[in-house]
Amino acid sequence: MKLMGLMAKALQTEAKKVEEMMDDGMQSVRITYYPPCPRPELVVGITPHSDASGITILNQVNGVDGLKIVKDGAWLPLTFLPHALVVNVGDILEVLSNGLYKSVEHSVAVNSEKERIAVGFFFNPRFDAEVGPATDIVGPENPPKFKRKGMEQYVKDYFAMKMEGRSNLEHMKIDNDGCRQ
Ligand SMILES: O=C(O)CCC(=O)C(=O)O
Ligand SMILES: [Fe+2]
Repeated sequence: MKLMGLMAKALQTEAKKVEEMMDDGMQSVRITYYPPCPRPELVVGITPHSDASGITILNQVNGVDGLKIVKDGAWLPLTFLPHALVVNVGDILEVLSNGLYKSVEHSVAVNSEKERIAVGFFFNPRFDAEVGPATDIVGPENPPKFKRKGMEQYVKDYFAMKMEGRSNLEHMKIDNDGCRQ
């Protein structure tokens, strides 16, 4: 996966290793339909969450806004450029970069008049890869902030959890003693 490889390169970790880990990786698609509602404030839409993926590419098929992200601690509604794709940093990229990239918390509100359709493509490592901070960027100067686990276990744990804020990432965190928080 070229994009993940380039993002890894920016971290000065071995891009090739990251590309290999993503090669033949688990990819999934979620198509979400949001019917219009005259009282959007009463409708859940998609609850706040970060994506468990490495990266997510979002296509807002019919150009109806609704996506909000957390920026500097506050919710910020986004306006898409026509025909643009949105690329979200997911939890796995935050873990891999040992916290340098931040997975974005986001949610979606429904529109009062128009239906909204979005297609999300989630790009993940292969099942036999390990999810954890890149070994060549951690050390005494940069102690690992996240646990390591096999991708298969990561996926199982993720699906056993409620999609809520950044809870998946919190679950991966280690404190300074190396214990789970
Ligand atoms: O509808 C959207 O734009 C985003 C959907 C989303 O966050 C997801 O499927 O994880
Ligand atoms: Fe999402």
